[in-house]
Amino acid sequence: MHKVLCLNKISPIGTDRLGAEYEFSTDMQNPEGILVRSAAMHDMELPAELLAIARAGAGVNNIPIAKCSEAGIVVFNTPGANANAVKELVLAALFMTSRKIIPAIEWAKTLKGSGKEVSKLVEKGKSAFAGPEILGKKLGVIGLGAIGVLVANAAQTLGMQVYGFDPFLSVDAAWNLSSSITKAASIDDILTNCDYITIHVPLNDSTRGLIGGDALAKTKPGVRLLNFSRGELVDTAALLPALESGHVAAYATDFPDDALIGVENVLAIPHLGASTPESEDNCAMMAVDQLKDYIENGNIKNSVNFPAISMPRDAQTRICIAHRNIPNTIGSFTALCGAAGINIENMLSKSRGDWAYTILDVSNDVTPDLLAELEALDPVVRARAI
Ligand SMILES: NC(=O)C1=CN([C@@H]2O[C@H](COP(=O)(O)OP(=O)(O)OC[C@H]3O[C@@H](n4cnc5c(N)ncnc54)[C@H](O)[C@@H]3O)[C@@H](O)[C@H]2O)C=CC1
Ligand SMILES: O=C(O)C(=O)COP(=O)(O)O
Repeated sequence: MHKVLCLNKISPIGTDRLGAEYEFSTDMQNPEGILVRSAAMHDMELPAELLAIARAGAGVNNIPIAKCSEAGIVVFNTPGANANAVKELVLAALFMTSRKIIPAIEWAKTLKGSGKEVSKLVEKGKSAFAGPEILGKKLGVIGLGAIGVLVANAAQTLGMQVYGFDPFLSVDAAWNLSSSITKAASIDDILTNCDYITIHVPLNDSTRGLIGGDALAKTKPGVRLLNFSRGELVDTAALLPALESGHVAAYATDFPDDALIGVENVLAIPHLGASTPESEDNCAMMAVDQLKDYIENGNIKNSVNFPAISMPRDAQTRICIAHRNIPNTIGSFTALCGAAGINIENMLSKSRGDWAYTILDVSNDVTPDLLAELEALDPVVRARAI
């Protein structure tokens, strides 16, 4: 029986796929797998038996990736599985930051009880809530991954002039991006030219504070800023005076902090980007399938710390080794197997940056002694037989 711990509410459409061979709970000791959404894991002790963490979603800043790699724990996410949900909320935010829809609705509520006067009061008061159209305006999209590409293409079909910036644009993203999107040469191109700016990059050490005082100073007066990625990408302390002076006309964020809540022209959304049944189902199915394939077969798809690797199984036993990407490591695996009288039928090894992963399909049973010898090799962080 495999054990999977669930740290957030994950769609049963996904968890039902675990099947009868899995014990699944929100509270258990020594799990082999963890399913998670946004729960903060940085302070969590990683169980010794833990093989993998599957993030049902995109962002993995809540997971201690480096610590997981050192422990040979494979971390998965579900690229693109919730991108459409975020795109739709970003489009809603484009309209809501333009047309003052939320304050206008709030004001309309205050007219309750005015009887026959309501329509007169509506016509008298509505001018306070006028706001511009998005048609023809310039939208800058920072980060053209799964979400950024969908937002850019959709905004372009709504008549916006769209500029995109992504120094690491993937080939897939380039294929999916409408040819009408203008390629920005630098982030400054976006900051200085655009009426609306939307951020779709992961939060990491190089993107934290991406939009700070210097960046805001370069933006056009009246710019509208949208952040559906992570709160810490924007420096709140620098943003607040820019909002107060009106230099930033509106800020829509899915990640409000205490200082932003209640501030005029801030649209504070409680992290709803991926909260649609469709996205929750997609993410859960992908996360569970990837986790199962890793636990049962040692195959890796959509990991953020180890390479993609997959091999059909046709031998008695599979040895899976997570290790550092160092020369001559594979030679020591085959030497140890040879010395133990193990016949390797098939093998595959892949690397990704500092880390690598090797699958050895062998025609014998594998003893705990051999696994211990493999694990004792300096570059190896985890060896197991399935
Ligand atoms: N509000 C919500 O509920 C959700 C928020 N997110 C957030 O959105 C982020 C993006 O999600 P996806 O588009 O699915 O991820 P993705 O990995 O497909 O795209 C991220 C893109 O950002 C680019 N990038 C990285 N650093 C950059 C930089 N300094 N400047 C410009 N581009 C840069 C990458 O090259 C990549 O193309 C996630 O990391 C997550 O933090 C994701 C899903 C739901
Ligand atoms: O996928 C992401 O990065 C998200 O931010 C979605 O988070 P959630 O799964 O809704 O807690």
